[in-house]
Amino acid sequence: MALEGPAERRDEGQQGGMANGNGVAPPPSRMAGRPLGAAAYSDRRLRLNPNTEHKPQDYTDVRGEYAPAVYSALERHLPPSLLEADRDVKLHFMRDILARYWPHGERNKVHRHKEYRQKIVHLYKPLHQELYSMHPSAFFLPTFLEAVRTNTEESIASIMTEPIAGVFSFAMLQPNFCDMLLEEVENFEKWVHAMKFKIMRPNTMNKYGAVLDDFGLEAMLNQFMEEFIAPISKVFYPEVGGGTLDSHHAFVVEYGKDRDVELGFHVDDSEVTLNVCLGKQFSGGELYFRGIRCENHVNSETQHEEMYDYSHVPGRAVLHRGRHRHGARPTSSGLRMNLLLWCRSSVFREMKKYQMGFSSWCGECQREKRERQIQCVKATKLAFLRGAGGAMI
Ligand SMILES: O=C(O)CCC(=O)C(=O)O
Ligand SMILES: [Fe+2]
Repeated sequence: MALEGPAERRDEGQQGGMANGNGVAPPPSRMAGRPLGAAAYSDRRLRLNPNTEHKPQDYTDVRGEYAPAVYSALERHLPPSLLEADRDVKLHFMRDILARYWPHGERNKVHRHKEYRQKIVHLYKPLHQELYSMHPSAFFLPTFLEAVRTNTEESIASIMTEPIAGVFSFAMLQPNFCDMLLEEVENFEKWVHAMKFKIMRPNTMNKYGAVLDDFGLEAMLNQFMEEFIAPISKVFYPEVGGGTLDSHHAFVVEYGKDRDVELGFHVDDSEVTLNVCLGKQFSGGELYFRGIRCENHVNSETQHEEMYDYSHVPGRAVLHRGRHRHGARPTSSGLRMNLLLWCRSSVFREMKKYQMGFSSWCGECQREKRERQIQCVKATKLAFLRGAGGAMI
């Protein structure tokens, strides 16, 4: 089937990657202007594992865009030859590294986004204060809570269906929680409108919807991910960092008349995506899946057995890898709002940079690998037969 390649869906306020455990030195241009002495440290590679015996110096007086704790943590990764150097030398060295991994333009963007959030959190009055901290029994259905709290592969699998490899579906949220979240989003949007604020949309492909992390729900949703999604993704998606999720991007999308209509074919900027329908009443809006692909194969053909369409049901969740190609069909009537939690693993992203060869989770890598094995067996057989034939002559 000929398909136009999926878009890489990204959120607007995202940050670039940072520490590089495999030791990339800061670029030479940034080494200029450092205090005398730093040049003497010829081995400028960071250590992959922190030196836990080393006691970092105190950086609490250091002002700037990084918290002092970042320097204390990074000091433990410094090359051994630098550990006992002057604090200023170390500080310059670490600043070079951080600047290398977080360029100026990116830093400005993050800074503006931080200001935007601070302004909102300062001025916005929540409608349902109870949403802003975690209340598991008010948020989740008892079946879901029980399965996650038991926290075994069997208990988690017992509440799931897996209609196609890698896509899991399960009843998750209390109807009252869905209603309150919808009302909170509506209240926030009304407030934004009244304040004449320019709202930041969830990402590059939506004109409607809101980022939940922007108006005070970040801490609750982080706990949501850590305590209720991580135990599941650790079981089902270990090979894409499901066991090391450490950040998220949470938002609500809105489809229907006077809203977004459909969502084009794409992959998410996440390792694992949780998508839960919050309501209200609608028809259409099915989620279509078209196979899991790595960066190299994102545009490759879909195999027949990779095609699957899912119909949203309020309160019910769908969990899939971010690299599982998908899109949403037009919502033909009513209003559909869904909660999306893009869960990310910085460890997986860092390790991926050094991965070579076939990905164990990419459908096309696996297809190519099988094809290669078949060719290899054929070639071996042929060589064997030729050898045997030759011996007979
Ligand atoms: O509308 C949907 O259910 C899909 C949403 C989605 O895939 C996304 O926001 O990344
Ligand atoms: Fe998506």
